[in-house]
Amino acid sequence: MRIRFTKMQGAGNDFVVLDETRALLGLTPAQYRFLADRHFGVGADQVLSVRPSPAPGIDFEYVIHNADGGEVEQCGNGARCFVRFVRDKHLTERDSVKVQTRSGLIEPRLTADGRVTVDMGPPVFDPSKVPFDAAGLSPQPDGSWEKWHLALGTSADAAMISVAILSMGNPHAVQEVGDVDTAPVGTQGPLVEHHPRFPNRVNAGFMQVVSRSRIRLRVWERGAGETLACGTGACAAVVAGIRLGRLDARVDVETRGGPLTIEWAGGSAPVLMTGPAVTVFEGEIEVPES
Ligand SMILES: N[C@@H](CCC[C@H](N)C(=O)O)C(=O)O
Repeated sequence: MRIRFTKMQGAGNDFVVLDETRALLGLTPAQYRFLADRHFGVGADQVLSVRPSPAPGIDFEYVIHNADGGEVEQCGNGARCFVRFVRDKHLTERDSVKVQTRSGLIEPRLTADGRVTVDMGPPVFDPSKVPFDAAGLSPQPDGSWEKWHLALGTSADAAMISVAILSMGNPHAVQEVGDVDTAPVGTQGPLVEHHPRFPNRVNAGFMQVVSRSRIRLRVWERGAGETLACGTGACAAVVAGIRLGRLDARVDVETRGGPLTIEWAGGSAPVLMTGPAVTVFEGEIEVPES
């Protein structure tokens, strides 16, 4: 099967974007993996499928697959690329669109300076909804909130980590580190991702608090490994930092792929994420049957 695609990036988190508004392509997990493969396919952290409205009052549906072929609930940097894509392709003439994702409605909006702001909805803290299996564990008070202590591995010398756990539609475990440049992202990231307390696996964030309005962040993403930026990871880290009492309501996030700005007023207020969304190139590729 030969398909057209658009390659996009938001703060270096890169995507293959597919227009399925007229017909679904019916790709298999192996075909998503092929498209995301940096050697044999196009190369991407996630594949984003743009689908028609599933219900009145909603403009589009947005389906996300990680590079490992698994479907996931949410993708923040992808949401910004999504609205840029539907505008550039004239699938809508609106600057603000309501988009159905697996984890609910989000609303990305093109701003006058060319960036995109996304209403990502409120964070979720109930462990069972992350989901995080907290049976038999007690959270440890930390600042104005709490963290969970987890052992990475089963050996006697297993590293203990202390994480804030929450969902931004997808699951996140956020650690505070002294310096993101030397944080053990590549070694601890996969162990956190596959920790048995997270039945659906988890995205592992490593946050360095620089000031009350600035953090540096690296994220080991579930199903993709370390990416240059993770939008929902940035939202999760800032929300965790605000709840712990370390951050103010508006925070600049420095990622390896560029800056994002996250705002959260607390409680059930939505998290707002602002950042870039860029088209890199377009093309066609023969996707093997599988
Ligand atoms: N890169 C994304 C998140 C993509 C999904 C994530 N890897 C997961 O499995 O939940 C973002 O910008 O939020």
